[in-house]
Amino acid sequence: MKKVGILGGTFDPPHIGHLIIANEVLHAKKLDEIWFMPNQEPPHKMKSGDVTNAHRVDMVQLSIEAHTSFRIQTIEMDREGKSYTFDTMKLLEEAYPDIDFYFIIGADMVEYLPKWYKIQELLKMVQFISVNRPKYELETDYPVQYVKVPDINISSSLIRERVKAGETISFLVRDAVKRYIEENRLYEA
Ligand SMILES: Nc1ncnc2c1ncn2[C@@H]1O[C@H](COP(=O)(O)OP(=O)(O)OP(=O)(O)O)[C@@H](O)[C@H]1O
Ligand SMILES: O=C(O)c1ccc[n+]([C@@H]2O[C@H](COP(=O)([O-])O)[C@@H](O)[C@H]2O)c1
Repeated sequence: MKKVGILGGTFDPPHIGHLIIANEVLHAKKLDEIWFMPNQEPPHKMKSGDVTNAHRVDMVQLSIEAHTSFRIQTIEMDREGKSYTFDTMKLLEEAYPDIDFYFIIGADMVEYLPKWYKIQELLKMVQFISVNRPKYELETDYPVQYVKVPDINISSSLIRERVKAGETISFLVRDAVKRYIEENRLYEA
Protein backbone atom coordinates (compact mmCIF):
# COMPACT_ATOMS: atom_id res chain seq x y z
CA MET A 1 0.00 0.00 0.00
CA LYS A 2 1.10 3.52 -0.74
CA LYS A 3 1.74 5.54 2.44
CA VAL A 4 0.66 9.18 2.41
CA GLY A 5 1.11 11.69 5.21
CA ILE A 6 -1.38 14.55 5.26
CA LEU A 7 -0.35 17.91 6.65
CA GLY A 8 -3.62 19.76 7.15
CA GLY A 9 -3.39 23.43 7.91
CA THR A 10 -4.64 26.94 7.50
CA PHE A 11 -1.36 27.93 5.81
CA ASP A 12 -2.00 31.63 6.34
CA PRO A 13 0.75 31.76 5.11
CA PRO A 14 2.77 28.53 4.72
CA HIS A 15 6.23 28.86 6.30
CA ILE A 16 9.42 26.79 6.43
CA GLY A 17 8.24 25.10 9.66
CA HIS A 18 5.58 23.33 7.58
CA LEU A 19 8.16 22.23 5.01
CA ILE A 20 10.65 21.02 7.61
CA ILE A 21 8.13 18.92 9.56
CA ALA A 22 6.71 17.43 6.34
CA ASN A 23 10.17 16.44 5.15
CA GLU A 24 11.21 15.04 8.56
CA VAL A 25 8.08 12.86 8.79
CA LEU A 26 8.38 11.77 5.14
CA HIS A 27 11.83 10.34 5.84
CA ALA A 28 11.40 9.12 9.42
CA LYS A 29 8.24 7.15 8.59
CA LYS A 30 9.33 6.18 5.07
CA LEU A 31 6.19 7.64 3.52
CA ASP A 32 5.74 7.87 -0.25
CA GLU A 33 4.22 11.34 -0.33
CA ILE A 34 3.08 14.25 1.81
CA TRP A 35 -0.14 15.99 0.85
CA PHE A 36 -0.46 19.59 2.03
CA MET A 37 -4.15 20.13 2.66
CA PRO A 38 -5.34 23.72 3.17
CA ASN A 39 -8.64 23.93 5.06
CA GLN A 40 -11.66 25.91 3.92
CA GLU A 41 -12.47 27.15 7.41
CA PRO A 42 -10.28 26.11 10.32
CA PRO A 43 -12.40 24.41 13.00
CA HIS A 44 -10.83 26.20 15.94
CA LYS A 45 -9.55 29.61 14.85
CA MET A 46 -10.18 32.55 12.55
CA LYS A 47 -8.46 33.08 9.21
CA SER A 48 -6.86 36.50 8.76
CA GLY A 49 -9.12 39.04 7.05
CA ASP A 50 -7.64 39.93 3.67
CA VAL A 51 -6.45 36.52 2.51
CA THR A 52 -8.70 34.42 0.27
CA ASN A 53 -8.75 30.66 -0.09
CA ALA A 54 -7.21 31.11 -3.54
CA HIS A 55 -4.30 33.04 -2.01
CA ARG A 56 -3.62 30.28 0.50
CA VAL A 57 -3.80 27.58 -2.20
CA ASP A 58 -1.41 29.59 -4.41
CA MET A 59 1.05 30.03 -1.56
CA VAL A 60 0.99 26.31 -0.69
CA GLN A 61 1.66 25.52 -4.34
CA LEU A 62 4.59 27.95 -4.43
CA SER A 63 5.96 26.47 -1.19
CA ILE A 64 6.05 22.87 -2.35
CA GLU A 65 7.05 23.37 -5.98
CA ALA A 66 10.10 21.37 -7.07
CA HIS A 67 9.76 18.92 -4.18
CA THR A 68 9.05 15.56 -5.81
CA SER A 69 7.21 13.96 -2.85
CA PHE A 70 5.07 16.96 -1.88
CA ARG A 71 1.57 17.46 -3.35
CA ILE A 72 -1.38 19.73 -2.65
CA GLN A 73 -4.79 18.28 -1.78
CA THR A 74 -7.62 20.80 -2.14
CA ILE A 75 -10.58 18.59 -1.20
CA GLU A 76 -11.52 20.84 1.75
CA MET A 77 -11.88 23.81 -0.59
CA ASP A 78 -14.85 22.08 -2.25
CA ARG A 79 -16.86 21.90 0.98
CA GLU A 80 -18.45 24.93 2.63
CA GLY A 81 -18.27 25.45 6.37
CA LYS A 82 -15.80 24.24 8.94
CA SER A 83 -13.30 21.66 7.70
CA TYR A 84 -13.68 18.79 10.13
CA THR A 85 -10.93 16.25 9.57
CA PHE A 86 -13.27 13.31 10.23
CA ASP A 87 -15.49 14.32 7.26
CA THR A 88 -12.47 14.86 5.02
CA MET A 89 -10.72 11.61 5.87
CA LYS A 90 -13.91 9.66 5.27
CA LEU A 91 -14.06 11.08 1.74
CA LEU A 92 -10.37 10.49 1.11
CA GLU A 93 -10.52 6.89 2.36
CA GLU A 94 -13.42 6.22 -0.03
CA ALA A 95 -11.66 7.91 -2.94
CA TYR A 96 -8.28 6.21 -2.34
CA PRO A 97 -8.84 2.70 -0.94
CA ASP A 98 -5.27 1.73 -1.88
CA ILE A 99 -3.63 4.42 0.27
CA ASP A 100 -2.65 4.18 3.93
CA PHE A 101 -3.20 7.65 5.43
CA TYR A 102 -1.27 9.31 8.25
CA PHE A 103 -2.26 12.70 9.67
CA ILE A 104 0.58 14.95 10.79
CA ILE A 105 0.04 17.43 13.64
CA GLY A 106 2.21 19.79 15.66
CA ALA A 107 2.22 19.67 19.45
CA ASP A 108 -0.32 22.53 19.68
CA MET A 109 -2.82 20.30 17.89
CA VAL A 110 -1.97 17.31 20.12
CA GLU A 111 -3.10 19.37 23.12
CA TYR A 112 -6.31 20.19 21.28
CA LEU A 113 -7.11 16.61 20.10
CA PRO A 114 -9.73 15.91 22.82
CA LYS A 115 -11.85 18.68 21.28
CA TRP A 116 -11.71 17.39 17.68
CA TYR A 117 -14.99 16.41 16.03
CA LYS A 118 -15.63 12.64 16.29
CA ILE A 119 -12.09 12.07 17.49
CA GLN A 120 -12.63 8.44 18.53
CA GLU A 121 -13.95 7.48 15.08
CA LEU A 122 -11.19 9.48 13.41
CA LEU A 123 -8.52 7.64 15.43
CA LYS A 124 -9.80 4.36 14.00
CA MET A 125 -9.50 5.71 10.47
CA VAL A 126 -6.06 7.34 10.39
CA GLN A 127 -2.83 7.11 12.31
CA PHE A 128 -1.76 10.42 13.85
CA ILE A 129 1.88 11.44 13.77
CA SER A 130 2.85 14.28 16.10
CA VAL A 131 5.91 16.51 16.01
CA ASN A 132 7.35 18.72 18.73
CA ARG A 133 6.76 22.45 18.68
CA PRO A 134 8.31 24.97 21.08
CA LYS A 135 6.05 25.98 24.01
CA TYR A 136 3.67 23.01 23.63
CA GLU A 137 3.49 19.66 25.43
CA LEU A 138 3.35 16.38 23.52
CA GLU A 139 1.83 14.29 26.29
CA THR A 140 -1.44 12.67 25.34
CA ASP A 141 -3.54 9.62 26.20
CA TYR A 142 -4.38 9.15 22.54
CA PRO A 143 -2.50 6.62 20.36
CA VAL A 144 -0.33 9.14 18.55
CA GLN A 145 3.05 8.32 17.03
CA TYR A 146 5.90 10.80 17.43
CA VAL A 147 8.62 12.04 15.13
CA LYS A 148 11.28 14.26 16.67
CA VAL A 149 12.05 17.31 14.53
CA PRO A 150 14.45 20.22 15.10
CA ASP A 151 12.58 22.79 17.21
CA ILE A 152 11.23 25.46 14.89
CA ASN A 153 9.88 28.52 16.65
CA ILE A 154 8.10 29.91 13.60
CA SER A 155 4.36 30.32 13.09
CA SER A 156 2.07 31.86 10.50
CA SER A 157 1.10 34.41 13.17
CA LEU A 158 4.74 35.48 13.43
CA ILE A 159 4.95 35.95 9.65
CA ARG A 160 1.74 38.02 9.63
CA GLU A 161 2.96 40.19 12.52
CA ARG A 162 6.31 40.77 10.83
CA VAL A 163 4.77 41.80 7.51
CA LYS A 164 2.43 44.16 9.31
CA ALA A 165 5.35 45.72 11.19
CA GLY A 166 7.38 46.04 7.97
CA GLU A 167 9.97 43.53 9.22
CA THR A 168 11.82 40.92 7.16
CA ILE A 169 10.40 37.45 6.46
CA SER A 170 13.35 36.27 4.36
CA PHE A 171 14.18 32.59 4.93
CA LEU A 172 11.10 32.15 7.13
CA VAL A 173 9.00 31.48 4.01
CA ARG A 174 10.08 30.33 0.54
CA ASP A 175 11.29 33.21 -1.67
CA ALA A 176 8.37 32.71 -4.06
CA VAL A 177 5.92 33.02 -1.15
CA LYS A 178 7.65 36.19 0.04
CA ARG A 179 7.31 37.67 -3.46
CA TYR A 180 3.65 36.59 -3.63
CA ILE A 181 2.90 38.26 -0.28
CA GLU A 182 4.57 41.47 -1.46
CA GLU A 183 2.92 41.49 -4.90
CA ASN A 184 -0.55 40.90 -3.47
CA ARG A 185 0.09 43.18 -0.48
CA LEU A 186 -1.09 40.52 1.96
CA TYR A 187 -0.95 40.97 5.74
CA GLU A 188 -0.07 44.67 5.53
CA ALA A 189 -3.16 46.06 7.24
N1 LIG B 1 6.88 25.52 13.83
C1 LIG B 1 6.13 24.43 13.86
N2 LIG B 1 6.55 23.31 14.53
C2 LIG B 1 5.77 22.20 14.57
N3 LIG B 1 4.55 22.10 13.97
C3 LIG B 1 4.08 23.17 13.32
C4 LIG B 1 4.84 24.38 13.22
N4 LIG B 1 4.12 25.28 12.50
C5 LIG B 1 2.97 24.67 12.17
N5 LIG B 1 2.93 23.41 12.65
C6 LIG B 1 1.83 22.43 12.48
O1 LIG B 1 1.41 22.49 11.11
C7 LIG B 1 -0.01 22.33 11.02
C8 LIG B 1 -0.64 23.51 10.27
O2 LIG B 1 -0.33 24.69 10.96
P1 LIG B 1 -0.98 26.10 10.60
O3 LIG B 1 -1.16 26.21 9.14
O4 LIG B 1 -2.15 26.35 11.45
O5 LIG B 1 0.23 27.10 11.00
P2 LIG B 1 0.52 27.87 12.37
O6 LIG B 1 1.92 28.37 12.26
O7 LIG B 1 0.16 27.02 13.54
O8 LIG B 1 -0.51 29.10 12.23
P3 LIG B 1 -0.99 30.24 13.24
O9 LIG B 1 0.22 30.93 13.80
O10 LIG B 1 -1.82 31.12 12.36
O11 LIG B 1 -1.82 29.55 14.31
C9 LIG B 1 -0.53 22.20 12.47
O12 LIG B 1 -0.64 20.82 12.78
C10 LIG B 1 0.60 22.81 13.29
O13 LIG B 1 0.66 22.26 14.59
O1 LIG C 1 -11.70 18.07 12.93
C1 LIG C 1 -11.50 18.84 13.89
O2 LIG C 1 -12.29 18.93 14.84
C2 LIG C 1 -10.24 19.69 13.86
C3 LIG C 1 -9.95 20.60 14.88
C4 LIG C 1 -8.81 21.37 14.80
C5 LIG C 1 -7.96 21.25 13.70
N1 LIG C 1 -8.25 20.35 12.73
C6 LIG C 1 -7.38 20.21 11.55
O3 LIG C 1 -6.02 20.13 11.95
C7 LIG C 1 -5.21 20.76 10.97
C8 LIG C 1 -4.35 21.83 11.62
O4 LIG C 1 -5.21 22.86 12.07
P1 LIG C 1 -4.82 24.41 12.04
O5 LIG C 1 -6.09 25.10 12.40
O6 LIG C 1 -3.74 24.54 13.07
O7 LIG C 1 -4.34 24.78 10.70
C9 LIG C 1 -6.14 21.30 9.90
O8 LIG C 1 -6.23 20.35 8.86
C10 LIG C 1 -7.45 21.43 10.64
O9 LIG C 1 -8.58 21.37 9.77
C11 LIG C 1 -9.37 19.58 12.79
